[in-house]
Amino acid sequence: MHSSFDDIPPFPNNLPLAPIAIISHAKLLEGDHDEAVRLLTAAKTHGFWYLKLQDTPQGKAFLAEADQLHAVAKEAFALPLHEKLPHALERGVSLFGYKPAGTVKTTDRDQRPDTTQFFNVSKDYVHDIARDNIRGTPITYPPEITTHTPLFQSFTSHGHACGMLILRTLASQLGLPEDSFTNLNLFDHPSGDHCRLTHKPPSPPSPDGGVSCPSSLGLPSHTDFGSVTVLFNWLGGLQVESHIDTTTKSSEGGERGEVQREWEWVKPLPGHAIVNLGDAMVTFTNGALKSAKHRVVPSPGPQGSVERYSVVYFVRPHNDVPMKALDQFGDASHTAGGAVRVAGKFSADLARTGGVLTAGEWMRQRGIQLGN
Ligand SMILES: O=C(O)CCC(=O)C(=O)O
Ligand SMILES: [Fe+2]
Repeated sequence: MHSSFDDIPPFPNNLPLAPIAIISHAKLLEGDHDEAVRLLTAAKTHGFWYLKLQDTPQGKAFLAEADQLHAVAKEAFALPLHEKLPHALERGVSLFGYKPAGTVKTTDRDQRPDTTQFFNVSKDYVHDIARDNIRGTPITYPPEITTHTPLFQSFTSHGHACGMLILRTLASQLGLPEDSFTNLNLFDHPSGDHCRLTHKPPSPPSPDGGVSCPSSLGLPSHTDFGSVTVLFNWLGGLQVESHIDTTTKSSEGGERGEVQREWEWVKPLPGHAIVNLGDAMVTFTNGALKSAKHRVVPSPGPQGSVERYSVVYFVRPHNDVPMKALDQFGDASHTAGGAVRVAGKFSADLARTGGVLTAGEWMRQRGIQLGN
């Protein structure tokens, strides 16, 4: 069968790759104990892993839908800007719709603006659960998106089911009732869940004659703010921040700790999705699980001359979930590394609301901060 991987230049073989695990969808579905242990380790360390989808019927269908959405993305982003802008999302009002390039908060040292456009296609919109944004304004998309509603329905159902399998497995491995996290991410409740289509233009040639210009940035470094992200991309460009703890004992017996941060490439693998956890899971587990920083840089080597698309499903807690640690993880406000460290980004609002935001408000505020 034809795949979007067939049409692109190869990923160079001399780049430092993130050493992330490959987790099998089939084994998770079977309840394989060793695979569940490996998943928990991945969720506590890198916060990123590959999910091998080609070994199950549901996984195969999900992969095929991602490929079809790759084609939909090509069509939708090819529209002239004046046909996309009427559907633009608005900071603080709407999470869903079109995001032009250059609006994401710059987080890197050299403050490079992003070159990536999005269409954020709401799960609630395609399933007719809610047709308005969190502030009551109607969500709209161009016909290049809406004519594919059955495809978006199927992709979002598979994306959510995949997220629920991961959340059930993680809850069991953490010794919690199996539905502890899935109950916070219910499919038929209004939420920030969406399918995101992204497009990044080819990178301009670099001054030394290579194809990728390092001064253009796809997406600045960020953490995702929901529960689980399931990502399909075909071209390289995604990098994850590694945390190599170089803590050494000094001769005086004390510890000289230093955490070195480096960017490692995540090479797209045919037949696999890339999965990561978002900040909501850090909050619910009071820091036990990890949401890793990542960014999109120019695609490497010959891939830099090609248009880059990705297709993403974001599982996010439904809107009325309180964003706080589960009881089993204790009071987040008194421990380092937990909810307040993440949520502390909105300390003024937290003080007003007694320290807990609903997921809907949390998503809205993160959207304001990040511009997406
Ligand atoms: O396009 C990619 O590979 C990553 C996209 C991403 O990180 C995001 O949309 O949050
Ligand atoms: Fe992301």
